[in-house]
Amino acid sequence: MAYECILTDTRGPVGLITLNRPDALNALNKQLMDELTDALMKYEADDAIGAMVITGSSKAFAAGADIKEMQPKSYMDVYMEDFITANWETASKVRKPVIAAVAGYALGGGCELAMMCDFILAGENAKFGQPEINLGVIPGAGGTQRLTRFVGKSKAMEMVLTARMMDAEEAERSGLVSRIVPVDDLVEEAVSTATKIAELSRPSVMIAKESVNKAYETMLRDGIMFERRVFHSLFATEDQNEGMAAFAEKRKPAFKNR
Ligand SMILES: CCCCCCCCCCCCC[C@H](O)CC(=O)SCCNC(=O)CCNC(=O)[C@H](O)C(C)(C)COP(=O)(O)OP(=O)(O)OC[C@H]1O[C@@H](n2cnc3c(N)ncnc32)[C@H](O)[C@@H]1OP(=O)(O)O
Repeated sequence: MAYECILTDTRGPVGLITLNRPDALNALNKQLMDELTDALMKYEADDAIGAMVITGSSKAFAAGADIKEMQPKSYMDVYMEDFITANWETASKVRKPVIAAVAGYALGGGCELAMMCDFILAGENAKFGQPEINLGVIPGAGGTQRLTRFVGKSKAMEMVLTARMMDAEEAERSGLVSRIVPVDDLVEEAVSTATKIAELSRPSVMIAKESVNKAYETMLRDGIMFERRVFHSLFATEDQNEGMAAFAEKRKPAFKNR
């Protein structure tokens, strides 16, 4: 698939995807979402890739779904097309870690896409928001659900009801982002972090991602039991034995991803 709305680049074991519609602040139109889904699934299937980074070109991560593309749509259009779900169902099958490197605007679907990633590194100039209320709609790709779980009801409710943005400092303070990085270093820091993850044992990385995500889907007792069982399961891997032997022998582990 030739890409027109994204750029892709392989940096060692990391797949780097750049949302690239700078004239529209990387607004997420159908073509971009189809291309992004295709690129994620290709990196997911590529054994040489252990982690991915999504970032945006120019002065935004993504300023939301493409309003001009959505404007003419009717209820039956979005319902029959299953707008958003079709893309998201595919993308949510990605089991390798995906880091969002956010500089500039991450609004609406842009914030929702960043929150779908496993964690967010924010440039100092990042601005997050769910301004859909200004358009007579509400967030439609998880914004009311993930934002509330990530930053708490009061802040999420205010942002969704008033379209207020939150800057990088507030986003870090609220737990929306993992940490703030100088904007000029953001992509390289994200690729470096993804490289560290990609060099670890892949079964443990993928199971760790699954286990952390389970925390949002289960009661504490069930989540702890899930974590216990998958912790036990890793003792069936050669990598567990290699990882612990390497520590004892004071050397770097040579993981075999099995
Ligand atoms: C993993 C693979 C699949 C994943 C699928 C899931 C991903 C989610 C995708 C779908 C989500 C749908 C549900 C979602 O909740 C709905 C929305 O996102 S609605 C949109 C929400 N966003 C906004 O309301 C922000 C709109 N933009 C602005 O408010 C301003 O542009 C700004 C960001 C404050 C910046 O202002 P300025 O600096 O003044 O810049 P301009 O306004 O002049 O913009 C420059 C240029 O860009 C165009 N543009 C900006 N935002 C959008 C947009 N969202 N859609 C379309 N075009 C946009 C703007 O029109 C200008 O263009 P020009 O007029 O110069 O041609």
